[in-house]
Amino acid sequence: MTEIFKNLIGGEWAGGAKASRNINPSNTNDVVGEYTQGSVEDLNNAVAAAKAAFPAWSRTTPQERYEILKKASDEILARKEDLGRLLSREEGKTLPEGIGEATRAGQIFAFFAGECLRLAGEAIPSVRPGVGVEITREPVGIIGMITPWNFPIAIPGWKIAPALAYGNCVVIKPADLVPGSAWALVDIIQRAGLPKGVLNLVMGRGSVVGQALLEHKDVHAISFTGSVGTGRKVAEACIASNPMKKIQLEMGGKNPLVVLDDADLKIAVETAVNGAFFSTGQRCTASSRLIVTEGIHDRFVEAAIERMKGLVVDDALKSGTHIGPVVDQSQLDQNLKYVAIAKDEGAKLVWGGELLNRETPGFYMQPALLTETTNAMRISREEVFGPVANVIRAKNYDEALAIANDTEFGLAAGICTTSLKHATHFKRNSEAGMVMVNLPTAGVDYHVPFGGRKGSSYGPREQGAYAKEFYTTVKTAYTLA
Ligand SMILES: NC(=O)C1=CN([C@@H]2O[C@H](COP(=O)(O)OP(=O)(O)OC[C@H]3O[C@@H](n4cnc5c(N)ncnc54)[C@H](OP(=O)(O)O)[C@@H]3O)[C@@H](O)[C@H]2O)C=CC1
Ligand SMILES: O=C(O)CCC(=O)C(=O)O
Repeated sequence: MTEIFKNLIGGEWAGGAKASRNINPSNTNDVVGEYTQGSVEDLNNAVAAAKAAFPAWSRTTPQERYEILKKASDEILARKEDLGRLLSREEGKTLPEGIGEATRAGQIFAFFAGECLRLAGEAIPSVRPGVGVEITREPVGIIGMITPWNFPIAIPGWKIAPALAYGNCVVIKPADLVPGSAWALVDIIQRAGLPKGVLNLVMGRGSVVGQALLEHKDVHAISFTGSVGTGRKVAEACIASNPMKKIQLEMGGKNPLVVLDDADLKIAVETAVNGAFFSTGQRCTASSRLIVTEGIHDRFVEAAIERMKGLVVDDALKSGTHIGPVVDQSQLDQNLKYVAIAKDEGAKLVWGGELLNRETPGFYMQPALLTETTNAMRISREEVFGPVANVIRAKNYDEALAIANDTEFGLAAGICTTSLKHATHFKRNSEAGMVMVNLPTAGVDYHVPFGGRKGSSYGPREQGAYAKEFYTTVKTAYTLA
């Protein structure tokens, strides 16, 4: 009989009446496990447990919280190989990518263990004589988290770690498609010595468990990562609730990579191929729009195709695989649909875009490169979220920058150039939250702020010390001396 992985509610592993099968996208005959499908009642119990745990947890010392986060970090890092294998098996990114993501989760917990000890306030003189002013940060309360399938351990990690570090209690609903890595992470943190009820996991559907989390009156804040459409629903529900909830939304991207005539061709191709296709292009930071100036355009396209020919698309767990499968049938259908739409609009498919057969039944697709595209086409404006990139020709740097900024998104942007002048100008004038020079738009550091502008993000930044803007609330206290 397959093991059923249960929800964690009030420190107890509790099974719901229903479970769903977590399927390996590299081999759909392989069932990773059965995971409980939570109900609204489970969610309500989890929030009640978090509420009961909050008074004591919010008063723990920084040392107590440090020790739990550090212990969790140690176990994640010690088990990065098996956590990475689980991640690759359920989500489809390659094993080195899976191990890399598990390592990143461990490093995030180590960073926020340190942040427990670094939280500080300010004492400043009042404008009135004999009065002192103190500015301190307090935990927000109960944080609801809704996470997507594409970074199944890092995203839960970079939400849970700061929440706990700053004294909050948590109820997390991971993506229904890929709950295994979040389950393993929660298990590790709980065993690191967390008091019962501080961290609760309720797996299940967004429309059921997620919606109930958004509507629960005892939840103070929601941190969400996922699509723009769902993000908007999250925002509306949080503003409609009484009291209103604090929100942090990380959503889509249509990230440009500008390649200038003076770029080092080898660096530009490697940067583009990595940013566009690694992790099967399933990154909100993926370089899906390649904006290339005229003098290098044809050489760039030719070299990119040559590089793509060498990419091995296969089972995520096989050694030598560069690109794993797409996460599921519906994402695969979406990728193929966008390739067809682009061709209908006049784009030329110069490499890939077809389904691939491998030893095992899986969602394999050859990464696709489209040329002769304009920034007005749907392929340039809508997030595909797969191994699909299009090349847009630009006359010069000024036109390339204008195209890069002409999007409703603003998560990441990159430029490949050997010109300090253009690199500096791009860093200052790109309308994105994260800007890269001669580096892929995807694959960021874990200790600095992550987030975007325009339609990509809403609310305070995630990660690094800036995470405290969301996970703490500021208090100003006045004292007559
Ligand atoms: N920017 C980013 O980092 C990401 C962007 N995306 C984009 O989103 C698209 C779809 O991916 P998907 O994961 O389905 O994204 P969704 O936005 O649909 O899902 C993200 C999370 O929100 C939950 N959710 C869905 N509906 C609701 C609701 N009504 N109330 C509360 N929670 C809800 C989902 O639950 P459930 O598990 O039931 O689906 C999941 O946990 C991708 O193709 C891509 O374009 C996806 C992942 C990450
Ligand atoms: O590019 C990265 O390192 C992170 C990407 C990410 O968070 C996402 O795709 O959701």
